[in-house]
Formats: sequence, structure tokens, C-alpha cells
Amino acid sequence: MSLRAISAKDAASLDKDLMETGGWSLDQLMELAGLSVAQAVWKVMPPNAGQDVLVVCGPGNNGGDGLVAARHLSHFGYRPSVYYPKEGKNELYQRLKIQLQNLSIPFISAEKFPSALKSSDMLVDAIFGFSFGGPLREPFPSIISQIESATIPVLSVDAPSSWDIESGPPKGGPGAKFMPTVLVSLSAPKPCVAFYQGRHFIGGRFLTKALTDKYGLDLPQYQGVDQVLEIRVDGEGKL
Ligand SMILES: NC(=O)C1=CN([C@@H]2O[C@H](COP(=O)(O)OP(=O)(O)OC[C@H]3O[C@@H](n4cnc5c(N)ncnc54)[C@H](O)[C@@H]3O)[C@@H](O)[C@H]2O)[C@@H](O)CC1
Ligand SMILES: [K+]
Repeated sequence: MSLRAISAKDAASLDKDLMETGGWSLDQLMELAGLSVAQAVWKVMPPNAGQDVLVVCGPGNNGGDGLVAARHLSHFGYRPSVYYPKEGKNELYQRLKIQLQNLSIPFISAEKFPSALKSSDMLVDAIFGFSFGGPLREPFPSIISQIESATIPVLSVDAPSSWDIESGPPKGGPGAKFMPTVLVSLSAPKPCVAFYQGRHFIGGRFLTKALTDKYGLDLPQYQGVDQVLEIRVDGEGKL
């Protein structure tokens, strides 16, 4: 099964519709997005031994999804830690951070990032989503290079960070060879999924038929209480 993609411009407009006319707040959407990510982690790596999950968060709402996911992962029985190299300034991110600190979820330093990358069981890439554009600015080139050469499975939130949302991986430099193991597209896949190979989930169970019709999207057939639906499995579908 594959689902129709939404452009970066339409994804931003859809978000606006949800909040301006749909009655949603950003907190609510982010909560469901982050819950989808945590459920996808569960589906690909059930928490049998309380695995270490390193969540790398960027400065925008993609990073906010990562902060929410880290909280759910802790409640699900994982040992999350967070690397947040450029913190978002608004009060929503700061509240999400307090929630994590109250669960004793560690925020790691830049110095500890390389060793955490080696010792963790999985990395959640919540650095950039549909508003990413242009060449990577500091401090992200080295972070993306390290993630690109990591040997642990990487789950990307909404888009592989450093990929252009429309045209996919950069032609050279950090991210050119980045291929996450798992991708969780939120609301709808972005055009860059044409370049993606791996397990692919859709999440963000908050769309209505009117909205999917307006943007020419498919309404995913989520099952039961699931917040994610696997839409494509490549190879043997294993991590
Ligand atoms: N409708 C949905 O599906 C929802 C999506 N959400 C999330 O929100 C994301 C979009 O959030 P935002 O619009 O805040 O944007 P992003 O989080 O994609 O990125 C914006 C941030 O990245 C920085 N940035 C952009 N390009 C850069 C570059 N080349 N180098 C360094 N920094 C760069 C910007 O300065 C800004 O701080 C989605 O991808 C998704 O993860 C949810 O939080 C809410 C609901
Ligand atoms: K991402």
C-alpha cells in the first residue's frame, strides 16, 4: 500500500487549517504526533529489555514531536535520553522539557553524543520536518554526519533530517548517504519518500475526510487503537 504525498507547502497549510478552522491546538497535534512515533518504536522494537533510545530533537515542531515521543517511550518501558543541541525557545518546548526532567530523562551534552550514539539501541531523528530547507546550518552538519554513519537503527520523524522535502537526499556532503531504517510520515508522506527505502509508517491520526479531500490525500485505515499504520515494508521488514 502507498499513500499520496503532500508537498511541504500544503503540509504547512494543512497544519494551519487544523488550528485556525479545525479547532485544534498545536499541543494536541504534537501530542498525537509524538504518540505515533513512540508507537512506531514499539512496533519495530518492543521494549523487552527496556532498551536505550536516543532522541535527537531539532529547534522546531519536529523536535517537539521528539520531546513528546521521549515521554511516551519512558512510560512504555524504554530508557530514553534526549540530545537537544539547539533548543526551541517557545514555552511549549520548555513545558515539554520540564515534563521529561520530571521523569528523570537525561538531556545529554554534545560531548556525550558520540558515545550515546554507539551505546543506544535506537535513535529517533526528530531534528527537521517539513520546514527544513537550504544547506545545513551549524551545529547540524556534524550531527547529521554522525547519525549517517551510525550503526544503530534510526527512526526518522516525518522526513529524514537533511533531506529536501521535495527532492530528497542532498547531492553531496552530510546526509547524502543517510537512509533511516524506519520513517514515520505525519498526516501524509512527503514527496521525498520516493527516495526512501525501509519500513514506513503513517501517523498523526487526526485528519478528517473533508481535509483529505481538500488536499487530495488518502485517509489511512488505522486499526483499533493504533496511532500508526505500516504502509510499506521493504526487504524482510526487519530492523
Ligand atoms: N500536521 C502535522 O502532521 C503535524 C506536524 N508536526 C510536526 O511539525 C513539523 C514541522 O515543524 P516546523 O514547521 O516547526 O519546522 P521543522 O521542525 O521542520 O523545522 C524548523 C526549524 O528548523 C530550522 N531549520 C530549517 N532549515 C534549516 C537548515 N538548513 N539548517 C539548520 N536549521 C534549519 C528552522 O530555523 C526552524 O528552527 C512536521 O514535520 C512535524 O514533525 C506536529 O508537531 C504537529 C502536527
Ligand atoms: K526528522
